[in-house]
This record gives sequence, structure tokens and C-alpha cells, in this order.
Amino acid sequence: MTGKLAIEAKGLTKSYKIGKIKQPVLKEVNFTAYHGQVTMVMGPSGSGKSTLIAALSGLMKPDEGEVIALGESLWKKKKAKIDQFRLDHCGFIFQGFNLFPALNATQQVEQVLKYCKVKKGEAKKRAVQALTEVGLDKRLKQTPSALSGGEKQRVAIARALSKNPQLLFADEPTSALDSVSGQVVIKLLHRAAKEHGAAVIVVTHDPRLEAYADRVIHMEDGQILSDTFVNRPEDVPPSAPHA
Ligand SMILES: Nc1ncnc2c1ncn2[C@@H]1O[C@H](COP(=O)(O)OP(=O)(O)OP(=O)(O)O)[C@@H](O)[C@H]1O
Repeated sequence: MTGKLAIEAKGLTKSYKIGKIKQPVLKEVNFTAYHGQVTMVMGPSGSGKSTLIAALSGLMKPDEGEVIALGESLWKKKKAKIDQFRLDHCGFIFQGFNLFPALNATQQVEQVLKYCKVKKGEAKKRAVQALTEVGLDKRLKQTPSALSGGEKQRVAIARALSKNPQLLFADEPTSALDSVSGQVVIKLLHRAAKEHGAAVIVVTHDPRLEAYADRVIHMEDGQILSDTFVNRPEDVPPSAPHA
């Protein structure tokens, strides 16, 4: 699996209408990401990074273009099937953690596994395993109010990883964290790519994270300006950044 194409987008175009003015946000963007790689998407605020992630993950339909995710044409599916695809194959990590305030760390992870129809006993086992993997085995019973920002983000990562997703999307995962916690988080995302074979797509402003990227894509004004492999997957010939 590692090194194989996981997701490919061709000609993604999206505009938002503000009053009568149409503002283009994605301008025929071509994008690829590979299993076992951390692909980092960088660029100034408003350059279209979050919109790209939303189009790649089935959260927002592009005006034009195609997304082939794990071999399936995502936007040709009906909405319910897209939701199911997301549930089955995608993990999400956001800047704001998005945890349930009343649930403890174990329950946060179990909740997601319940949606995935994992049986109760198995869900508990997998939740503890995922939380242990992110170093939170001593914090299983804590609710978010008793956790630091870095620990909350680790719960969010455990929750995403517990499904063993093939596609892992992280939008500014470290921007609310101090640099030490940020390093822990990016190392965990890196491990998700290397040990679980996930295609990890990270949107970030944080240049310190570049050290953990297999590939760095720079966006500006709705377009990809540069696309640099640090580690090139076997399937990609040197002449083809968007193969
Ligand atoms: N739902 C929306 N309606 C109207 N305009 C939107 C909407 N969502 C995003 N935009 C606009 O689209 C542009 C791109 O937004 P996007 O969030 O994709 O950029 P970004 O690169 O992720 O920015 P940031 O780094 O600040 O998160 C911005 O100008 C934003 O204001």
C-alpha cells in the first residue's frame, strides 16, 4: 500500500458568491496524495487550503473537477454514500479539537467507533489501544476540561486513528498548541502514515512541521505554486509531480 496513490483530484474549481460577486477560491487544482506519506499543504490565509481539503474529503462539492479517492469517484456518489465513505475511510483532525465536553477520553473514541458499528466491547478495547498509542494511557477517564490543549489534540488523533483510516485530513492541527505539543502531534501524524499506511494530508501555516513532511505543496490564490517531494514514492517518476 505504502507509496501507492490514495487520492487524486483533477481540475478542482470552486467559487463562493458574495452578493453578486463570484470569488474563485480553487482554480483548476490538480492534487495527489500517496499512502504512507505526509503531504503538507501550506500557503497564506485565504489561499484555498481548507476548501481543497473539504473538496477532497467529500465535505464540500466543487463546482467542477473530479476526486478519485481510494479508486472511487467521490463526487459521483449520492450524498449518503459520500457520508458513508467518510465514515469508513477518513479521519479528521481540526485546530479546535471538536471533542464532546461531557465525555471522557475513552468515550470520545468509543463514540466514533459506535457510529462505525463496532461492537461495544471491541470499541472499548480499540479506544484504549488508540489512546495508549498517543501516550494517553494515564488519562483515559479525563474529560476535555481536565486535559491540556496538546492532550486534547492527542485524543482527537486517537479518535481519528481508531478507525484505521486510509485518508487522514488534518487542518491546522498544531496552531492552538505550544511548540512541544505541536511536535508531539506532528510526530503522531507522521507515525500514522508510516505505521498505518494512511495518506496524511496536513494543512498548516507552521514551517516547523516541514521537517516531518514527505512532500510540501504551496498554494496561493487558489492555485498550487510549488510541489516538492522530500521522499518520492516509487510510483512517481522524477518528471511528474502530479502523477
Ligand atoms: N462558505 C464560504 N462562503 C464564502 N466565502 C468563503 C467560504 N468559505 C471560505 N470562503 C473564502 O474562500 C477563501 C479561501 O478560504 P479557505 O478557508 O479555503 O482558505 P485557507 O487557505 O484555508 O485560509 P486559512 O489559512 O485562513 O484557514 C477565503 O477568502 C474565504 O474567505
